[in-house]
Amino acid sequence: MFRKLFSASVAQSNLHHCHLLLIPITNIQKPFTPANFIPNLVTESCFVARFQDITPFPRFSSSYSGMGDSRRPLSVPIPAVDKADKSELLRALETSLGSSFSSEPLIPNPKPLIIVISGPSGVGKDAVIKKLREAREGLHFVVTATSRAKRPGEVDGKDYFFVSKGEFQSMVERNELLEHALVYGDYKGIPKQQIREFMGKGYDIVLRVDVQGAQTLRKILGNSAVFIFVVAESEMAMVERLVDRKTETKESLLVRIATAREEVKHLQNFDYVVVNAKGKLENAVTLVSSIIDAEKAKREKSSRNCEDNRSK
Ligand SMILES: Nc1ncnc2c1ncn2[C@@H]1O[C@H](COP(=O)(O)OP(=O)(O)OP(=O)(O)O)[C@@H](O)[C@H]1O
Repeated sequence: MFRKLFSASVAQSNLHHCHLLLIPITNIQKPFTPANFIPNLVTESCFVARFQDITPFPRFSSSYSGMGDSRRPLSVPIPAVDKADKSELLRALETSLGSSFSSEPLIPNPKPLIIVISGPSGVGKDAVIKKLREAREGLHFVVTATSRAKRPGEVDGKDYFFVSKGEFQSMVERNELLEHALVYGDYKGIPKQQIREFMGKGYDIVLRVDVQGAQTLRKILGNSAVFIFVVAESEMAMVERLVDRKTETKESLLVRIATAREEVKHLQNFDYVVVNAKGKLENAVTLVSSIIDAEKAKREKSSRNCEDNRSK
């Protein structure tokens, strides 16, 4: 496995700083990650960033080529900080430290994230996602294909791709779906093409799936995706929402409620739980948005994947 340090130490320097070490790892073989799912699109390699107590600096300007040891910094006077011209001070600091200051980003841009939003029927997944769509940019909400009938107000191609059972079967046969399942008598599936296309453009991806689908996606995506479980504050609140929605028959209500009782037992498979309490939809949306921000700032998830891969 190819590895290369993007950092070099300064010989004879007595400076010891906490410094960023970047290790690109290529030719990784693993079942599925956003990176290898989208070949040549997201990243060619995976960068592990961590702080280590090493000495700076990787680059040295050509002005040091005349030195006996080309890596040794010059000893130059540094002007007084309160009196010196800023650019003069910066130049003197660069010279003393042995390299110019780079304006390049210290770490690569975060890779696109896949966010899986799931939960029992009627907890408000669609309502949360609708608001999230309005609140955030840079997210692509994958439009699920479904064989179920359109509900009032739903728009084909925006809320779902409404297809016949026959059309759905054809999509399965053409291997166009990342995951699919029969949910309450209707098929639902996630088109792969949208994920490829929008991850390639740098978008974070939001997938909305039932709990059964989330379990399948966990097996496919592992820890490379963030799994959020949405719940109502109580079973009563969830049932009331389903009843008030007026989209279900009494038979369908019975199935959905019985299924929901089973589904809450699968909470441990998720990374986060968001309670969507009655009249507090905005709070739930804010929490989901904060989770996305935190996950994008936290790079251990992708680093951990890299570590996992390196050991394989
Ligand atoms: N915080 C909330 N307070 C009150 N009503 C809500 C709240 N969140 C959602 N609802 C309402 O509850 C009903 C169910 O919500 P929604 O359709 O989004 O659930 P869902 O989880 O997507 O359900 P399904 O999985 O069956 O499609 C809708 O009528 C919605 O407007």
